[in-house]
Amino acid sequence: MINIALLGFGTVGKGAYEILTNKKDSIKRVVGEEVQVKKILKRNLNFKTEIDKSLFTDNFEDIILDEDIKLIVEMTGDVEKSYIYIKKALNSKKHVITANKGVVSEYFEEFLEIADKNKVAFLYEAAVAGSIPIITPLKSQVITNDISRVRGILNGTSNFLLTNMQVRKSKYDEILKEAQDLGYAEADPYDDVEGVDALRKLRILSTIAFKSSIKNEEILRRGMSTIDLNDILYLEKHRQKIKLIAESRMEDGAFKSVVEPVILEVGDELYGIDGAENIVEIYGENYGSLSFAGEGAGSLPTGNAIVSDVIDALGGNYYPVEITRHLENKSSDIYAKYYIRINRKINLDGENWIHSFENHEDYIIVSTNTIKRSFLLDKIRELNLSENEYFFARFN
Ligand SMILES: NC(=O)C1=CN([C@@H]2O[C@H](COP(=O)(O)OP(=O)(O)OC[C@H]3O[C@@H](n4cnc5c(N)ncnc54)[C@H](OP(=O)(O)O)[C@@H]3O)[C@@H](O)[C@H]2O)C=CC1
Ligand SMILES: N[C@@H](CC=O)C(=O)O
Repeated sequence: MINIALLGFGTVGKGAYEILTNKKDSIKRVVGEEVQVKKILKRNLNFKTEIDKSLFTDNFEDIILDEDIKLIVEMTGDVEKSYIYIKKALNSKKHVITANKGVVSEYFEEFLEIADKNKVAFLYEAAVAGSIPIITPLKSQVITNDISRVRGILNGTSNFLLTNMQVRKSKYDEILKEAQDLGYAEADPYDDVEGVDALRKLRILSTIAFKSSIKNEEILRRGMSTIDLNDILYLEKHRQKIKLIAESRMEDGAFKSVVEPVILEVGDELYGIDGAENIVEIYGENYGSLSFAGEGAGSLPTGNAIVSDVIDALGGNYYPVEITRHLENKSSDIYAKYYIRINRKINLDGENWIHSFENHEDYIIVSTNTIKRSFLLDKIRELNLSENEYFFARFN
């Protein structure tokens, strides 16, 4: 019997527990022993559950001091506390699995080093793109390929919002509430809609793909919360869709990384990724690209990624992350064409960065020539627009 502990019993914790219980026999056949949940950490112990209440504790010491517990699964979402829990667990030679991209993206290299020193597994498949197995394939692909680009839809909540605004023509707040009720959103949905969550996932993917530490603060970010139905309907007329895209690419030996709304044409592989679905594309030297798609959030989809990691950790089946170089960051050098909607009548006649201009009743729509991204931000600053007065997206 192998004893493990769960930290957190919310959307992901319950999904992982259900799979560990229902698939106990097949897990045993692969691991060689039964995997049993011995303890579950929660803050609030005053709650209703069908499972044995004696499993629950609100004291981490009950888990860390228990030498029978060989592995902990962290699914709390609390970055500060989980940093301490994960470090203590690794230093106590317990394997660690986590779904928490907040803590992984902040302390990735430190955790990798401590796990390596203690010869235990540190795995985080569930932290990037929910159900999709992407970390394991990516770690394997970097052995035989130089990866030149990683691109994807990495946040289920914002994609669910964008799809449902378009299909149901419903209001932003109404759909966000639905995403929260379905367990897709982060504790603070700001992280979902402002691209913070996607950025954290891109940081993890890019670091593995490019073998260089690419930190959260090195990635440019713009969210989608100021979008309105007018943007979606306008682009729909042109058979275009907006998606919140996370992308890192290598150019001339440096990297460029950005998370922002992007306008896609029919035919783009990301165009048809709707609802809470995610996709990750990796571009390797031995092939064009590989794509991995599936549910990006939710209880059982994410729980499934957790349990796959538990099996890999206990079986010793995992690849290392190799960070072998330091790449220059050229993210400030991004050039593209942009769509901008401004809720103010502004005269942009004679501006040579403007490609086209349309006057609507309460707003204007502008498309730009190819410009530097920072130039666009300067122009928006010069116009003194408040955050809610405009929305922009990059043409792919
Ligand atoms: N929801 C999803 O679809 C996905 C989530 N994730 C990540 O998984 C993690 C968990 O998310 P999710 O399950 O949705 O979150 P929930 O809010 O549903 O659940 C969090 C659980 O953790 C417990 N908890 C929170 N803080 C602490 C703490 N300091 N000490 C002990 N227990 C704590 C809560 O206890 P209590 O109930 O007592 O308050 C609760 O049981 C997050 O990092 C999230 O980003 C990753 C992929 C998908
Ligand atoms: N809030 C996240 C959950 C999974 O990582 C999302 O919506 O994608």
